[in-house]
This record gives sequence, structure tokens and C-alpha cells, in this order.
Amino acid sequence: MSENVLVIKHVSKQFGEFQALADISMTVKAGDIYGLIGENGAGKTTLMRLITGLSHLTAGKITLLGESVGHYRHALRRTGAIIENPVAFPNLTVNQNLKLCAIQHGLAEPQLIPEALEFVNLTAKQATRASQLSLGQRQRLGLALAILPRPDFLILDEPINGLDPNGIIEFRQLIKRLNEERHTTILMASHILSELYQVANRFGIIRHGQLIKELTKAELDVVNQSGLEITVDQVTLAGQVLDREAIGEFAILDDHHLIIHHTALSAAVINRTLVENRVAVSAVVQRESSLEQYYTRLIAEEDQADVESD
Ligand SMILES: Nc1ncnc2c1ncn2[C@@H]1O[C@H](COP(=O)(O)OP(=O)(O)OP(=O)(O)O)[C@@H](O)[C@H]1O
Repeated sequence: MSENVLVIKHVSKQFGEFQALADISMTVKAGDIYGLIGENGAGKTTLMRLITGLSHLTAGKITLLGESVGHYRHALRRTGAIIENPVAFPNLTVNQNLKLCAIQHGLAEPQLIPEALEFVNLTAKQATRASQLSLGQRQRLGLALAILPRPDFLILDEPINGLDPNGIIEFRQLIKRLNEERHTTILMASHILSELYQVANRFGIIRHGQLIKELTKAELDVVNQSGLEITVDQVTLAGQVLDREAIGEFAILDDHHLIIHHTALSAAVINRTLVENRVAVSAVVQRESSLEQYYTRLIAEEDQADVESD
């Protein structure tokens, strides 16, 4: 697979007089879980509809799996999508829905249906009508339909909307497994930023139809000063030890605190390394990043800039 699964260049979308998307450029790389963030009406669904050819571009270019939108030959067959609502037919059973989907995609491999059912944990419900499933089960059926052809790329618009806490955790695990076990690249929009933070490795923030920020999870962690915060007696010496031992990326916060943003080592190993090198460590605390905090701050700054330019 080429390194870039999706390349969006200078894309705009106009509905009559209304500009829903303005000059969006972004790239989703193979293996990414790309989190798309934005308030209601920002343009996330519109962008997803353009990518899947459900709606036409006003300007710009979209390349999906090496093919240009409007000229897709194989790209859509290699892409699964849940946009707006799950697509199951309510009066058909779970199994019938999957069979119909297999026929629509021209899929002959008999193992694909049991495999998709098992993946989303719906095997026991295969004879149940879609209308009789719980919301969480319906969302999982939607996912089973989207992953049935074993797509390379998956587009999910608000997949966890309305799910209870257990449903959200289950869905998160499914997304991670798809990405890790099947190497599926995923573009996912969600308003539940704490969830998005836990699954995505890159984020794009859309506001009023414009992509105002794109950043990796690692960049977010640095901006938010999240990671392992360590309290020491001599911060300069501790910094030298971390450097010498190549512990990971870190920043000195003040005379007694430093924060390690990324490391492959456990807190216990880092603690021992510092102590063995004559640094007294009095606390090691994991500081969590908050995507929500970052997003709220960014939007407030943009709103302020808008007011000042008026
Ligand atoms: N077919 C259409 N005709 C006119 N305007 C539209 C159409 N589809 C979307 N819009 C407008 O485009 C803007 C972007 O809508 P979109 O559904 O993409 O937002 P969103 O970011 O997905 O929002 P939400 O988080 O509420 O799903 C909205 O102002 C919406 O009213």
C-alpha cells in the first residue's frame, strides 16, 4: 500500500451561497487512526461524503488509495464507511444484512461473514432482526458491515454516539484491534474527545469549514506538557542522566521538576536509573493529556482572533 491512503488538496464545498468547506488540505497515512474534530456544523460529515463520492467537490482534489475522486476504480471497494447512520436494514436479521452486503460487494468468500460477526462479537445475535438489537449492537452491526470486505481504509462518522460506557470501551477496543491486527487505516470523527485521544495517533481540527490545526498525538502531549512528571533534588543532574541514558524526550519544568513526554521505559526503571546516578527522586506522577482542554483553548483563541479582526 502506498504510504498515503488519503490526500486532500485545497478542497472546497459550496452549498448554494454557503461555503461548507474552504481550502482543506490534509493527509491520512497508512496505519494512521486520524481523529477529525470539530463542533456541530464544522464540516466533518461533508468532508467524509466528498471522500466517498456521495457528494461532489466544488474545488480541489481528493486522492484515495492512489485514485482520484470521480475516477475511483478500486478505491471504494477497499474502503468501508459508516457515515451518519448505520446502514443495516431493520427487518432483516444480522446474518441476512451481512449476506446482502456480501452480494452487493460481490464477495464470494464464505468465511468473511462469520469472521466479521466474531470480530464485533455478534455471532450469538446472527438470527436477530436488526430492529431488535440494542443501540450498541446496532453500532457493532454497522461496523461488521463496513469491515466485511476487509477494507484497507475505514471512515467512521461519530461511531460511538449514544453508546453507554461499556459500549464505548468495546468499540474503542474494536477500532484498536482493526488497526493493529488488520492494519486498517482509520479516519474517525467524534465529539467524545477523551475517546478520540485514546485511539487516534493524529488529529485534525475543523472550524467553520477550515482545517485550523493538524497535529500528532506526540505533538499534543508536548504542547499539553503531559507524560511522566518527576520530582528530583537536582534537576540539572537528572537531565544529564536522562540524556546520557537516552531515556526519551523530556523537558525541565523548574528547579525540581521535569517531565518525560515519551519513553519506552517504565516509571520504575527510570526511577532506578536516576537513583543509581545519585539523583534523589521524591515523586513520579503520570500527567494525562487532555485533547478536550487543547481543543477548547484553540477554539477560544480563534474566536478571540475573529472578534479582534471584526
Ligand atoms: N446538502 C446540504 N445543503 C446545504 N447545506 C448543507 C448540506 N449538507 C450540509 N450542509 C451544511 O454544511 C455545514 C457542515 O455540515 P456537516 O454535516 O458537514 O457538519 P459536521 O461537522 O459533520 O457537524 P456534526 O458534528 O453536527 O455532525 C452545516 O452548516 C450544514 O448545515
